[in-house]
Amino acid sequence: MTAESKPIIDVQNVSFTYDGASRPALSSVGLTVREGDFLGIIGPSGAGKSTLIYSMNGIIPHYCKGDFFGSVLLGGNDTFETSLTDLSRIAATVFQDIDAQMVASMVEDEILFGLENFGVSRAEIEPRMAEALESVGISDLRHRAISSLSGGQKQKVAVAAVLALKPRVLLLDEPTGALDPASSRQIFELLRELNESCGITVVVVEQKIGLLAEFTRHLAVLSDGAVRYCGETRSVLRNAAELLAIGVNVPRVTTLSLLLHEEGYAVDRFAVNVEEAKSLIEGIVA
Ligand SMILES: Nc1ncnc2c1ncn2[C@@H]1O[C@H](COP(=O)(O)OP(=O)(O)OP(=O)(O)O)[C@@H](O)[C@H]1O
Repeated sequence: MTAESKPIIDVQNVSFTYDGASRPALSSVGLTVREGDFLGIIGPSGAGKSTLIYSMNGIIPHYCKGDFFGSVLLGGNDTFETSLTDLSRIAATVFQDIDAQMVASMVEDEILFGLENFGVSRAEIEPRMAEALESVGISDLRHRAISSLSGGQKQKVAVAAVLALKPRVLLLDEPTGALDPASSRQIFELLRELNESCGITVVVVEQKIGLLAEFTRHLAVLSDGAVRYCGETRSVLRNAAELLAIGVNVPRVTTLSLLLHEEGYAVDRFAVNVEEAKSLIEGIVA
């Protein structure tokens, strides 16, 4: 993504309070996601991460009821004035609870469901289905029952089902929540591939800071319904002490870099992954 890329999601001064709630879930949130970006969202439980995703895809204000202020533009369309159907043609969402999101019992039918709902022609269904399965690397699972799949495989089916709809934006709410480290990494490698090779804008809520540090280009930190930090992932992570204070972990290698810097060692670049920490320490030792 370059600074010149067009905004594809523009959250402008959004506040939202769910019906019946005593305090806002989002307070004056402003955030711009540019076309082609790979943005991570992190924050403690209850910070408003899912609510922000619902504001981006139009579930708020169309489906979740409450007091909504501000505006969100998705692909240039004001979500308040645009139908959920039209919004879902631009941004597809993989929700936190994928079991609840799945509507079919077979992988093939799960993907077919969305395509038919979108009115995709018979002739186009087969190539789209094959392409979506292929791009996620699960062509071999096409005729499997969803109940027989592992957590990681189910996540991939959920991603394939939304990719078949050819969205410009992919929104994911904790896609690795139920996955082991290896499967979690595979999901992020897939997201990187979709972002870099297919140009899909990716916005992902994730708690595993190591994955965010390694894979995302930008990072937004939410706390108490407000955006505390937003910027390039590396520069956001430099605020290690402040992030820890609001309940957000930073990679241990980043904390180590900061400590070395405080101790007076020449640290010109803070490490965000083990490889970078290794070369940093090799540099110091040399
Ligand atoms: N349907 C709802 N009705 C009322 N309050 C809600 C509703 N959904 C969420 N909230 C409240 O809104 C606030 C933000 O919730 P949200 O689910 O967006 O946070 P989150 O950062 O995604 O949390 P988690 O990491 O636990 O999923 C919380 O205080 C939550 O209790």
